[in-house]
Amino acid sequence: MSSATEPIGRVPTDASAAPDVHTTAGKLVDLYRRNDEAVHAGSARAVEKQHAKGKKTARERIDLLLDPGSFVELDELARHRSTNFGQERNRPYGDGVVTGYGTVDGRPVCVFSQDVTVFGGSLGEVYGEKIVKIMDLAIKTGRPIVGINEGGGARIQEGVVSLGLYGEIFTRNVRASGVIPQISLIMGSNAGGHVYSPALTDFVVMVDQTSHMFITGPDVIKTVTGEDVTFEELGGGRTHNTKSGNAHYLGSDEEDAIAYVKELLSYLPSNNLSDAPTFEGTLAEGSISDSITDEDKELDTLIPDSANQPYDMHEVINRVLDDGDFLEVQPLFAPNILVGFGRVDGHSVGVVANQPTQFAGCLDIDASEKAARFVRTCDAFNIPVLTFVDVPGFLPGTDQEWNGIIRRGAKLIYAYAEATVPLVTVITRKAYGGAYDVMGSKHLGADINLAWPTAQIAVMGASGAANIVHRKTLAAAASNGEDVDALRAQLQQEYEDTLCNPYVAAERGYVDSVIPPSYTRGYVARALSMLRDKRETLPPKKHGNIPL
Ligand SMILES: CC(=O)SCCNC(=O)CCNC(=O)[C@H](O)C(C)(C)COP(=O)(O)OP(=O)(O)OC[C@H]1O[C@@H](n2cnc3c(N)ncnc32)[C@H](O)[C@@H]1OP(=O)(O)O
Repeated sequence: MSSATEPIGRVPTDASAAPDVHTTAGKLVDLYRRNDEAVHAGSARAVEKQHAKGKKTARERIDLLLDPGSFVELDELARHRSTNFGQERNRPYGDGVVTGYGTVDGRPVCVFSQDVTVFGGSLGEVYGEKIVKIMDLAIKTGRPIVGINEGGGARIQEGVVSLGLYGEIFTRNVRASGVIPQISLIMGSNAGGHVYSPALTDFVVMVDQTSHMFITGPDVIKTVTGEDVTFEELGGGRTHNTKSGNAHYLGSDEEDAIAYVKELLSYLPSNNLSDAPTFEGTLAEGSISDSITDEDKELDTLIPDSANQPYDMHEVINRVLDDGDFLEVQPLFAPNILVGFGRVDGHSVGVVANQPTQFAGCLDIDASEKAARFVRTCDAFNIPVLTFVDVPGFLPGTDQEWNGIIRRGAKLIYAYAEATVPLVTVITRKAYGGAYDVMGSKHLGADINLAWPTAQIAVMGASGAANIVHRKTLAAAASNGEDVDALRAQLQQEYEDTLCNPYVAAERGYVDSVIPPSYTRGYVARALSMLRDKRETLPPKKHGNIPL
């Protein structure tokens, strides 16, 4: 067992001459030399350049990720066999990628870390074969794989062989999808083929200012379209976290990005047949009311009297999750929906929640896709989904319609309806129209649906409904010179009292219980505990056909 940055043995300082490999001592020195060469494959100048840019080396990143001393390297003496363009004169050990296995918080993982100081981190045949080998091991042994990516795409000198190896990696990404967690750290510049493997993985973590992803760089873009764009604008960490949705977290630096990955792993099982790690329960013995804390009670006053006034859904999530720990995924993308991991009574859950402070928490294309992907990730890895609903509907507009809100919003319906993990839904306020159905409703297969007394479960809000249903009455009142505003208010009130509450849904069992907000943590914990043995299977089929 070793650290990735330290050679396994020490080359004697006086061993300047070639060791006599016919002796045991000489063979050992020869091994240490080779190993030392592998560990220092990149030149000192290249390493210095990397550090000067605020980046770490491939091996330093592994050391940050894995438990100290747990790393076991594979294929460190592999070398390329290319003879094109005089490449045979430069055959560094490792071929530009460090691969192996180790542990994170005592749990086994496989890892590869691309070394930009060797051939710009570009992927050649042997480099690709090393990644394929470690992926195969991860799949066979059912352990997560973390890929640390930095490089210039296909190694140009090796031609189609590099492209072939990319294809081999992509195929494994797809085959491993839903079997083992795959996490990509994007560090430094990643171009061409280097970005598609990460895109196929479950989570992509980038670093502010120092990491980039793009298919074609600014120069090519300038030539083809005439557009001027910087590296950072085009494919920087912030761009992919806020605009494209390709990334799931923006680390402030490499340490922060790696710390996020470690935390992410703590919520995930090692594979689809095992359970996520569990921690000590947080719920007191006795009845639900016995375990209500002062923090729980704060929920009873959270919802404003005015339906148009926002509140921060984090206030709810943080009070329901153990220790208020919520690891948000994609926090900077589609902030009108929140997704992330936490624990309830010691067990992992995935949280999906509308966020009333952003676009009133409405669903749009980005929010639908963000949540759909997350629900499917949870379902693949047997993590229950806890949904908090306060949704006024889908965002109207030509932009949304023409960009495919029908097809792309349908993904969220699909994700919930195909999920077989425990689904628990809490409606805190609005659950209007089609969005009611979409957000983890009973009708899509949720197991336990709870509502607060402030819930408004209806086709639409009172003002819209009164205007449509009573259009003629209001028009007649206006032409008779009556007080239309007062009449509208009265009709809205009537609508609200009749239909805009949780009790119509509760009468039909669409909502299992209407609960005081302060009881939420207890009810959710009991529901999830009851559902722990849930077994549900879908009809046999090759695979579904989710709208893409
Ligand atoms: C399927 C596919 O992947 S097709 C796409 C093929 N790849 C590309 O088109 C990207 C080519 N590379 C680049 O555009 C740039 O190197 C970037 C943007 C990735 C990084 O830029 P910089 O940080 O400025 O690094 P720089 O360009 O100096 O490259 C560093 C070294 O890596 C080498 N290198 C970079 N990319 C490659 C590559 N794809 N193949 C072989 N060598 C490469 C460079 O020649 C350079 O070598 P040197 O130090 O011996 O001169």
